[in-house]
Amino acid sequence: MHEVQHSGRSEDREQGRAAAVRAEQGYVDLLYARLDVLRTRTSQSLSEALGRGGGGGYAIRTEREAQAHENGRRLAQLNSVENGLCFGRIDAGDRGAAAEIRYIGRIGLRDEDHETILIDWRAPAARPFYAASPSSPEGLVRRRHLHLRDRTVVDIDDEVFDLDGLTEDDRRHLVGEAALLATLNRGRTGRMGDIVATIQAEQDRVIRAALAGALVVQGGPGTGKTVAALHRAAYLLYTHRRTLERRGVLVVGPNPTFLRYIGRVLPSLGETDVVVQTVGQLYPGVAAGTEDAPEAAALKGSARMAAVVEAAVADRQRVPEGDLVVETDGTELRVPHEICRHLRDRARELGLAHNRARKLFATEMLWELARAQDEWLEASLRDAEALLEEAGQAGRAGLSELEDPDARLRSEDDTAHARETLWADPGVRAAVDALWPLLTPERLVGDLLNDPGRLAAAAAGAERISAGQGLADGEMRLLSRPPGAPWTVGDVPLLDEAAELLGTDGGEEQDRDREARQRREQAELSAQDVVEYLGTYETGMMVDSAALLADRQEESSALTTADRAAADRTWAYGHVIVDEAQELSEMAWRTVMRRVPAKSLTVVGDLAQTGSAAGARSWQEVLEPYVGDRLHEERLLVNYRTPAEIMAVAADVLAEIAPEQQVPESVREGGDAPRAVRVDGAGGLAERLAEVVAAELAAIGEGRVGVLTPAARIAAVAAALPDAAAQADPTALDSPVAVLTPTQSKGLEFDAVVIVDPGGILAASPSGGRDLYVAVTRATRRLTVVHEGGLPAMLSRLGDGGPVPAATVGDHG
Ligand SMILES: Nc1ncnc2c1ncn2[C@@H]1O[C@H](COP(=O)(O)OP(=O)(O)OP(=O)(O)O)[C@@H](O)[C@H]1O
Repeated sequence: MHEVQHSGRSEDREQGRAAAVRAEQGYVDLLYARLDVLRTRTSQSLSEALGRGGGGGYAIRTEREAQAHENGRRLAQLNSVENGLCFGRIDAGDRGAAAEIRYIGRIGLRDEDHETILIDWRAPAARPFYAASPSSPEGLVRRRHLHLRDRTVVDIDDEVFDLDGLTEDDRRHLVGEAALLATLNRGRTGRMGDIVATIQAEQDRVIRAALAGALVVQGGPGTGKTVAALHRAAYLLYTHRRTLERRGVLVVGPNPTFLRYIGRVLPSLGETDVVVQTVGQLYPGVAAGTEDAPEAAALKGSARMAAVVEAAVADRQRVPEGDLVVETDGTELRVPHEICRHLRDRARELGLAHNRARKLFATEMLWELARAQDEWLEASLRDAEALLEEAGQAGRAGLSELEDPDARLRSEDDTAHARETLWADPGVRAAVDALWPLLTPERLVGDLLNDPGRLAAAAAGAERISAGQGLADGEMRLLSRPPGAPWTVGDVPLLDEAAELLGTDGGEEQDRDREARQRREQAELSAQDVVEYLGTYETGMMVDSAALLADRQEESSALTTADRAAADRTWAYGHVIVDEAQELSEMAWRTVMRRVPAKSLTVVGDLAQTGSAAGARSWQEVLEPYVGDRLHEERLLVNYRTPAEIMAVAADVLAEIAPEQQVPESVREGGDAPRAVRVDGAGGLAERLAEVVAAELAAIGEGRVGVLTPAARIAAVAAALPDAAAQADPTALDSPVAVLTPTQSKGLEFDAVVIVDPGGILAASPSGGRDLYVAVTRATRRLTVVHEGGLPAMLSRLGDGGPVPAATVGDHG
C-alpha cells in the first residue's frame, strides 16, 4: 500500500484536511445521535421489563426475563462502543462511477428508515477494510481511518489504491499517516486494547477463519496472536451467534495476570458472555494458582498419568483378603471371597463410571448379605425346630411351613426389607465402602498423592494397564506431598480425569446443594455487572442492589450461558480458544478437549517460547490425536510489539535455542538502542538497579516498566525497588513498575523491560534460553540488561556495559 503525498502548497493541504475532517465530523455526529437514541430506547425497555415485578404465570415470567436479558445485553453492547464508535470508511466503485461509501465501526447501526449507516467490523461488507492491499484492492479506491477523541474527529488517514478512481476534490483532501504506527507508538497502560481499527490482512485471515475444525496460529512474539484470537472470539460470536450464544465460548490463558491483561478486549468489543479461565481454573470449585516444580510438573502433565489415575480408581474397587465377614445385630454374616470377586468383576464389566457402578455393586452385595442373613435365620429356626421337636412341641403355630423342608422362611418382600435394614446398619455400610467407596475426585487424587502406599499400588496398576505407564520410585517421590497441601495447576487435569472416571452416583443431595450455591454466586456476580453498567445510563429504574437483582435472576434461572458453563465441568462449549498453547501439557489438553466435543478450536502459541517441561514441541503431535486432519495452520510473521533493534538481540537468542524458528519481522525500527549495564560488588545491584529503573521511567514517560528476573532473585530485586509491584498478583500491571519472572511475563508487554541477571535466567531451568527469549521480547520500546560478571554469549551484541549500535533483524552475528 502506498501513502499519497500532497501536491500543492502546504496551506492548501491543511485546508483540504480541515475540510475533510469537518465533513467526517458531520457524519460521526449523526452516528452518535443515533447511538444515543438507541440507548435511551433500550434502557427504557429494560426498565419496563425489570420494573414489572415478578408476577404472572411461568411463561410470562420467562418471556419477561428473556426480554430483560436481551435488553441488558444490548444496552451493555451499546455502552461499550462509546469510544471510537466509527473508525473507518471505505470507498468502493468502478472508475468513473460515483464511489459507494461505507463506514465501518464497532457495531452496526441503521437509521429510522432501516438504512445501514454503520457496518459492524465483523460483517462481510467490512472485510475489504482489512483485506485490501495494493496488489489486491478488493474493489476499493480508498481506505480511510478516522481518529476520534471522545466524539470529535481529530484526524483522518488515507490509503489510496486507485488514485484515478478519486475525484479531483477528493485527491486534494488526501492525508496520509500510518494509522497502525500511531497506535503502536502509544504508551502501554497495563491492559491490552482492541485493534479493530488497525487489524492487518494476515490477522484478518485468522479472525475470519471458519468455525469448524482446529485452527492453529503459530507466530513469533508480538505478532498479535493473542489480540487476533480475541477478535476472532468476537467475530465468531457475531457470525454464529445462535450456536455460540447457547453453547458458549471458552478462552484459556496461562495465568490470572494475563487474564487481567486481556480482560478488557472482549468487553470493549461488546462481548461480555465469554468464559475466560486459566488451566488451573478449568475444574469448577478448585482455583489452583501454585505451580509444581518443573520436574513434577512435567511428570504430572505426561499422558502416563491418565493410566495412573485409572489404576487409582481400580484400586478402590477391592476384594477382601478372605471371605467378607460383617457383624450386624450380634450376627456374623459371611460372603465368600469368590462371590465378592465375582460381584466386583461384574460391576466393572458394566463400563460405568465408578460411582454409578457402585450402586450396582452395593445392591448386589446387599442381596448377598441378605441371603446370608436368611441362611442364618433358617439355620436358627431349624435348630429351634429340632429343639422343639425334642421337647415334643412340634406343629406349633407359625412353624407349619417347616413341614415342607424346601419352603422359604422369608418372602421376597422380607428380603427386600432386610436389605434396607442392612443398608441402614453403619457396620454394613462401612464394609461396602471399604470395598467400593463413593469417591469425589478431590478425595481420590488427594489420597493418591498423600499416601505412598496408594501411589505405589496405582503405579503397579498402571503398569498392568499398559507396559511402560507405571512410575519409577523417584517419580513417585516427585508426586508425593503432605496432606492438606494446596492444589497445583498440574493437579487440575488429574482431578478432571478422576471426575470423568468417577462420575456421580446421580441425585446426590450434596451435588444439588453445591450447584445451587454456585448458581447463587454466579447470579450475584452477573447482577453486579448489570448494576455497574446501569450506573452510567440508568433511567430511574428500581434496582436496589445486586442482591435484589440476583434474586430475580436466580428465580428465573436467567443466568448467562457463560455463568452456567463456568460452573459446570461437563459443559460442552461451542468453541474454545487456547492462548500460549505451547505451555499446555498432554494432560491439560485432555481436559481442554473434554470441554469441546465438537473439536472447534483456535490454538495460538509459539513453539519457540515453550517454557514448561510438559509443554509442546510440535502442533501436529499435540493436536492430531484429537482432531485428525481437521487441522489448519496459519502463521503470523510480522511483529507489532518489539522494534527491530531489540528483535536483533532476540534473534541472537533464538538462533541458539531454536534455530529452526523464524524471527518475526518488526514493523517498527529506529527505537532506543538496547543496552547492558554491568554492576559490581556487594550492594552494587541494589543501588544501580534503582537508578536504572528510575531512568527507564523517566525515558518512557507514561507507561510501564517490567523488571524480569529469575525466581530466586525476585525477593532481592523487589527489596531494591520498594515502589514496584512485586507479586504475580493480577493487579501488578496497574503499577508503573512490576517485578516478575520471565514465566510470569509470558504474553505481557512493557514499554521498557529491565532484565536482571540473564545468566541466572539461563541457569534456572532446562528451558532457560526460551525464558530469556520471552523476556527480551516483552519490550515495546526499550531494553536494558543488568548483569554481574560477564554477559551470556548469546547477548554479546549488547557489548559489556555500554549502549550498542542498532542492528538489523535476522543478523545473528
Ligand atoms: N493490527 C494491529 N494493530 C495495532 N496493534 C496491534 C496489531 N496487532 C498486534 N498489535 C499489538 O501488538 C502487541 C502484541 O500483540 P499480542 O500480545 O497479541 O502478540 P502475541 O503474538 O500474542 O505475542 P506473544 O507471543 O509475545 O505473547 C499488542 O500490544 C497488540 O495490541
